[in-house]
Amino acid sequence: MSIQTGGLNRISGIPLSQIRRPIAPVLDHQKIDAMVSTMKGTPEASKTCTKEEAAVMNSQLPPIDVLCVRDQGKTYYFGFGGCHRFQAYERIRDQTGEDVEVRCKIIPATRSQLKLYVGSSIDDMFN
Ligand SMILES: Nc1ncnc2c1ncn2[C@@H]1O[C@H](COP(=O)(O)OP(=O)(O)OP(=O)(O)O)[C@@H](O)[C@H]1O
Repeated sequence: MSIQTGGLNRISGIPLSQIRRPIAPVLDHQKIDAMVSTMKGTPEASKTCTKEEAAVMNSQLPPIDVLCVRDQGKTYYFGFGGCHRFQAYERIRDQTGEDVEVRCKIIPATRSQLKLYVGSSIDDMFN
């Protein structure tokens, strides 16, 4: 759990299409395969999770921390971690052809807090 997630944040389903991911991930494709299997109800072992642990997850992946920032009356969602879980959701989306709901832990944040992650790119974040 990060410093920001201790406390009052809530778990919600946010459509994958609404979550911005400004930082490009480095990926382990076997881990993503195992996560997709979990979501399809046929868990397999991965480096970060045994088959038994995945089965206990009951077809769900742990929620991904997502920053929620309000700007000029609109709500924006940003994911910085969870890169393998996002890829697993993308695979399901590509296989079904439909947007998918991502289990997220919503962390309310301000524009200046977002700037700590993206620096001078902050002005590009709300296009
Ligand atoms: N096959 C799986 N099925 C279910 N849960 C899994 C599976 N593999 C990993 N997990 C769980 O998913 C969570 C995130 O795993 P991990 O950190 O490896 O990936 P990530 O989504 O890239 O996240 P981050 O970028 O924050 O590291 C962990 O709680 C882990 O136990």
